Amino acid sequence: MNPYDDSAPASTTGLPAAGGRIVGGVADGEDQAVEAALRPKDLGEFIGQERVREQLDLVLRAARARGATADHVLLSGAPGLGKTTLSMIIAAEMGAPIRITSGPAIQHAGDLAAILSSLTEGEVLFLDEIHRMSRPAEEMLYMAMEDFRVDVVVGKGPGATAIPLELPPFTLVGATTRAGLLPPPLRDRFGFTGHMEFYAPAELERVVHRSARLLDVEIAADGAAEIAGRSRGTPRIANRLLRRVRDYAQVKADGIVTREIAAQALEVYEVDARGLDRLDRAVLGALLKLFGGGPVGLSTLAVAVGEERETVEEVAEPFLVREGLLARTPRGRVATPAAWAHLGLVPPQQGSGGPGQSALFGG
Ligand SMILES: Nc1ncnc2c1ncn2[C@@H]1O[C@H](COP(=O)(O)OP(=O)(O)OP(=O)(O)O)[C@@H](O)[C@H]1O
Repeated sequence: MNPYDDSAPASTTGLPAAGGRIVGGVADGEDQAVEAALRPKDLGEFIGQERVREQLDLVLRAARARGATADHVLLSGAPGLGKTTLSMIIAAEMGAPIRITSGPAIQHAGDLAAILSSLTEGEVLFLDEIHRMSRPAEEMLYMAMEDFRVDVVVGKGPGATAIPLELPPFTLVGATTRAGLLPPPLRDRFGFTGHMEFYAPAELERVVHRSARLLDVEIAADGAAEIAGRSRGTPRIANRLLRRVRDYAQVKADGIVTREIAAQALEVYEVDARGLDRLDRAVLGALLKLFGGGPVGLSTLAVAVGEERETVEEVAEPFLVREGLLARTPRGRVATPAAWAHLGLVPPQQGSGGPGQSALFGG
């Protein structure tokens, strides 16, 4: 089976299309189906993110003690780090129902007014990708968050009138991959902002053990460590890799996930020991083998791997930069010594000519 085989369009080289990556942070159809079963249900069960957890615990306890609705909460961080999970935990801890929607689903202020006016007292409204809401909806949200009131405009042109509508107190939980994209007036209306960090390997090991227990998968400590090490700091990826390793263990072995089985399985899916997939390695390989480690322009690098500029820049590079394998410099992309070591290659001698002259290939 091709692990990248999904509805996303194939790239020209047959490299994985961005949408179908086994190491992608964004949820795919299968993730959505299983994630509900794997979500921690309360703060105690939520692994890692110590600081956010502790701060949130205080916010929620204090609100409960006052018998009040919790302050609005903004959660920022990469996809798959647990923002949706935390919003559900907030609702559960407050004993409140939750309504889930997203910025792109709210294109008109009227869409938002309809949701807000149907909330019950204390309800949690989870607004994913809040930075992608339309401007008029965003402006309506300011007043709703601050005064629990909206003005619904009826009619058009000079005859239009604004009818004020009282809302029950509610808690907005906004999630965004980039808090910096939010306009300051919106950001300022949140009482609490939690920044979700990538998870440490030891935390991901705990995520893998917990999910294995829930999925009834027998796993050795070193098997969980192997999966955690390849999960790019992201619980969603850890859970996805665990499912693929489980399949492999069932078909090729006795069903028990050991380090050896996990490593063999993830080799089949082309996820290496550090969590790089075929696209990442193609980019790194081209940078090292064709351009002597750079500097080389982004466009040139993209052509060399047969990918769109945006795919290289937005899909492959962030993780390579985070891992300290690639640097973006004003003169172009440059491989670090760790990149040479990771691909088992030897950097060319300084001043030896050859492929090291890649600065010529501007992009
Ligand atoms: N701290 C955690 N402990 C255990 N499991 C976690 C944790 N965080 C996330 N997960 C698991 O990872 C999966 C993805 O989490 P979630 O959907 O909350 O991520 P997200 O940040 O909301 O992603 P997106 O931005 O794509 O919506 C869930 O199935 C959840 O079980």
